[in-house]
Order: sequence, then C-alpha cells, then structure tokens
Amino acid sequence: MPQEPLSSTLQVRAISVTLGSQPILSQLDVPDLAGGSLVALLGANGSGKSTLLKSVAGLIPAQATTLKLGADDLRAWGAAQRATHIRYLPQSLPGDVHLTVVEAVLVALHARQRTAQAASPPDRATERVEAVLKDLDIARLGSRYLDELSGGQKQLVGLAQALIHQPAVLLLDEPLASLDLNYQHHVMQLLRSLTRERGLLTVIVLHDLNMALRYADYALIMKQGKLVASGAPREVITPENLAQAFSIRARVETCSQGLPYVLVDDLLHI
Ligand SMILES: Nc1ncnc2c1ncn2[C@@H]1O[C@H](COP(=O)(O)OP(=O)(O)OP(=O)(O)O)[C@@H](O)[C@H]1O
Repeated sequence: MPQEPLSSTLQVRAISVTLGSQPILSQLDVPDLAGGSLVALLGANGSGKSTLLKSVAGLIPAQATTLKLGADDLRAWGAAQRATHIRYLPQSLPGDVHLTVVEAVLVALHARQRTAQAASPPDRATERVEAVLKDLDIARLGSRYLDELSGGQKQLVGLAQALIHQPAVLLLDEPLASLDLNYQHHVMQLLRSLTRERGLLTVIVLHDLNMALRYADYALIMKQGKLVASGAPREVITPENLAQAFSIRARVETCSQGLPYVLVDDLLHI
C-alpha cells in the first residue's frame, strides 16, 4: 500500500548555506509553512530560491538551528527517508534517458519503494502510474520515449515522478518554465487541488507574479539570500516590494473580474 503522506508544518530557522567560499544563505528564518498550503517562492535570478529548496531537501549541506517537519528533525533523517517525504523537482531534467514515460515513472516509484520497503504489486504500481499521468493530462504520452519529448512534456513527466511518491512536501523549481499557457494553468490548478486534498505542503518557484497572485495561498519574496517579504500574495506583491526585489517600477491593478495583476511600467536603475 502507498504510504500516507505526513501532513505537517515545515519549520526552518537560521538556515545558512555556503557554496564554494560564498555564503549564499545566512541565518535565514522562514515563517512556518503549513501542510495544505501552496507557497510561491519569488525573487530575482540568483536570489537564493533554488539554494533554499535544495537545502531543505537535503541535496546540499546546510546549517540551521531548526529544520523540522512536524515533530521530526529532518537532520536526523537519512537521505532515503528525506527523499520519501520531501521531493525536489529541479529546473531541468535529464533528457537523454531512453525509457518510456510509464517506465520512467515506474522507475521513480520503485526507487522509493525499495527504500521505504513498501512495494506495491506490479499491477497496482502500473495503475498508480496511469492515474498520475491522467491527473496531469499526459496519459497519451505513456508509451513515448523521454528522449523524444519536448521540454514542456519532460517537465510534466518530472512532475509525475515527484507526485507518484505521495510526499508530504513538494519543492518545485520553476515547473512552469517550459509549459504553454494552457498547461501552466492546468498544472497550477492541479497542484492547488492536490495540495488541499492531501494536506501537502507545495513550495513552487515562480517568475510569473500573476500566477502567484492567482493560485498561491502564501508568498515568500527573496533578495540576495534574504527574505524581503512573506504573507498572503496580495499583501506582499506590492509596488514597494517589487521595486526592492526586482528593481522595477510596477503597479498591481485589478481586472474587471476582480483578479489582481502586475503591470511593469519601468526598470529602476540601482
Ligand atoms: N554550486 C555553486 N557554487 C557557488 N555558487 C553557487 C552555486 N550554485 C549557486 N550559486 C550562487 O548562489 C546564488 C543563488 O543561486 P540560486 O540558484 O539559489 O538562485 P535562484 O534564486 O534560484 O536563481 P534563478 O532564479 O536564476 O534560478 C547565486 O549567486 C549563484 O551564483
């Protein structure tokens, strides 16, 4: 049987990461992020978003005074246990793998099940893979080879590989980057409903602030390894914070349907 995800709050206090000789994050405190929330992680290129996600996932070394999921200290978990409950989906995925989409998602499922010692019978595993592909609306790609897919299609397969694990925390690094407009909204709607139904904590790096305004429950804005703002998207995506984080002069307008959107008027030279 698949394991039930833990629905828990992520606590990160005073996290520091040094890469090479460069301090990238320095004693960064992140507000507690509750299971069941879709969190947008925003900020300029190089502001430390990927570094924060990778350090929480345990993929790069970090120091922190607190790094917990619910009552569990993540630093006490081995790599396999951490990977079972916390999935990080990188910006780009390996493209030269000669496996079909179904095989690639099955491989991802079995890699976890070996470590979790909770293998499903093969027919049940295939059913689960098919259900995830259907959720993402890519069932028709099941028998296609990964190395023959477009960038956006590969991105969706990566998402299927992450979702098949039924993690407690999903850390997605720009998953919309190669998707067309239809799939961008499809993926955001799917993530929002999965996040709520399963009590998942989903943290998603977005460069499209309108997507954050429309779908996220909470937003974090980073600049140079620090948090500029955190809170409800409508409260933190403000002209002042956008000027500070992105060096732009921007307005937040409301469309005739009542949805907020960002309009950039000019670049600020700093
Ligand atoms: N392996 C590394 N060694 C040294 N510096 C690194 C390494 N990886 C990232 N950095 C630096 O850390 C800083 C933060 O990078 P990071 O990838 O976390 O930013 P980001 O906010 O995710 O950016 P982007 O939006 O461009 O993906 C950057 O200045 C980057 O050059």
